[in-house]
Amino acid sequence: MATGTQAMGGATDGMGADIGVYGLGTMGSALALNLADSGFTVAVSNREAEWIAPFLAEAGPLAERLTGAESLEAFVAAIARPRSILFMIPSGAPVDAMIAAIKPLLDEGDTLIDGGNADFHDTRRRSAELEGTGLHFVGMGVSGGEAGARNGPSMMVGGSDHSWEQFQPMAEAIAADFEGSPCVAHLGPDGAGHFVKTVHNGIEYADMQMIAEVYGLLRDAGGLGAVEIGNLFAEWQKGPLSSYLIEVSAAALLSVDTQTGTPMVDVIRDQAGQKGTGRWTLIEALKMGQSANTIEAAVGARGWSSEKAVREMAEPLLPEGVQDAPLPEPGDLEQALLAGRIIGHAQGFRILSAASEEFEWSLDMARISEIWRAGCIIRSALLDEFADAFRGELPGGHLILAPAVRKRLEESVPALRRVVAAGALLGVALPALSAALAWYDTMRRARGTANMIQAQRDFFGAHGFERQGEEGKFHGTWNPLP
Ligand SMILES: NC(=O)C1=CN([C@@H]2O[C@H](COP(=O)(O)OP(=O)(O)OC[C@H]3O[C@@H](n4cnc5c(N)ncnc54)[C@H](OP(=O)(O)O)[C@@H]3O)[C@@H](O)[C@H]2O)C=CC1
Ligand SMILES: O=C(CO)[C@H](O)[C@H](O)COP(=O)(O)O
Repeated sequence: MATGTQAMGGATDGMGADIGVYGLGTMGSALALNLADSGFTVAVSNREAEWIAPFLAEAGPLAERLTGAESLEAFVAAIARPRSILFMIPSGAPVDAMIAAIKPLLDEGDTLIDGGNADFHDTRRRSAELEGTGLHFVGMGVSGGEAGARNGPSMMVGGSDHSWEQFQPMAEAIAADFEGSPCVAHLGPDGAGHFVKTVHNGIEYADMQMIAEVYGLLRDAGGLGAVEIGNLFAEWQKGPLSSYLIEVSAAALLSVDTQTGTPMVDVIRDQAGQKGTGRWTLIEALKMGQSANTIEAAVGARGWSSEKAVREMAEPLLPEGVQDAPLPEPGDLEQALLAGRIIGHAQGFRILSAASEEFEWSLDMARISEIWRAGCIIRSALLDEFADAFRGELPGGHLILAPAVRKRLEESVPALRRVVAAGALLGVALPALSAALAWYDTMRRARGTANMIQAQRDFFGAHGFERQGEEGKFHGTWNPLP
């Protein structure tokens, strides 16, 4: 932390800034500029204080509304009371350390906002720790990457009503706008906002994976190049698949590496990074007895991708064993992706429903769909339909049973079947698309196969089972093993 005490810039002289932003990395800088652009005065600070002056210099005319502070004391002093302070720093220990450092400098009624991708358990703990101190803690998920943060992100807020009242005008001013509705909402107390952001990222993982699977099918079984696939994705962007992720994927496929003159994607090593939110989604889902197998497939596939050395060793050793099958038509691939996307979202919303019940958050699924319609990474044409579905007739509360969603599935699942079958025959792995189909086929069948699981459990472990149409626990009359 910087030791200097002087403030740079005079935007807040005498009155104090509307808000403080701590952490001038990718997201913090962009949010601070967005706030200033929206007419708010902003105090800014950063752990390595040498980044503050260049930030202010690059802010151009917006610097008039920005005050740089090299020390934490100067930063806090530059903000009007009751203070709103936004941290945009890595989650985990850095946030705890910052809270500990800033707490003695704050006054009753001040609000700390963690806008990073935090584990919602940490957010609940921090909220509980600050309760009774007069300070407020907000856990806010921010989506949209750097461009979203600068021009209008989607924000998922968890915290007290007091802190929301304080922050709401600023949040609504900087949020993405969908037909006049700001893409930000106060979703519940403590960890609600960060949990919703975590599941947002889980859905993001599944959607990205399914797009990558279709790319793989076209590349490895179809022999298509990046440009051809990019052009196809660009076409799909005009239809029901229209979304930021399809748009980004098309643009990425059509980008050229200046070093080699070849498509960018062809020079990138096939190993995916991950920072944890996809995995957190799964862990929480499993703890609540849920399974989001499209998200599991996506997290697992990133794990498999990191086993590059094993895959290189295996390729010449493990026979392909593939069978001839036609490459699915582009229309089938488009519809398969649509079905997969619907199912990935449906699984995400089921996790949100389970958490809402478990933590008594009363999450509003329609509102969540609405704030995901613009600004965030998973924004897509479908989210408006989902918002309508959640506001309309929804048997059992399940998205896939809403009339409009059922119709979409009826139209798209046959293509998903053909694509998954082709992938299996052609030897191209489609883990998330196959998972989506498996879940759909499981959920649409009233009598499943768990009777067989129960029979095995009772046979070897006397675990007991329930009989159809009868109350109580029973044991089977099992034949002895030969
Ligand atoms: N990038 C993205 O697309 C998105 C990121 N997020 C989340 O936003 C948060 C910030 O991410 P991003 O802006 O991308 O990250 P960057 O790496 O660009 O910036 C990190 C910032 O945090 C500061 N920082 C790092 N370690 C500490 C510490 N121990 N104590 C205090 N400050 C510290 C850095 O200061 P210094 O300059 O001194 O190193 C820098 O200002 C993360 O939680 C991330 O998960 C959320 C949505 C999207
Ligand atoms: O929150 C985000 C987008 O919504 C961030 O970009 C996040 O880093 C994405 O997760 P990962 O790095 O694990 O792919």
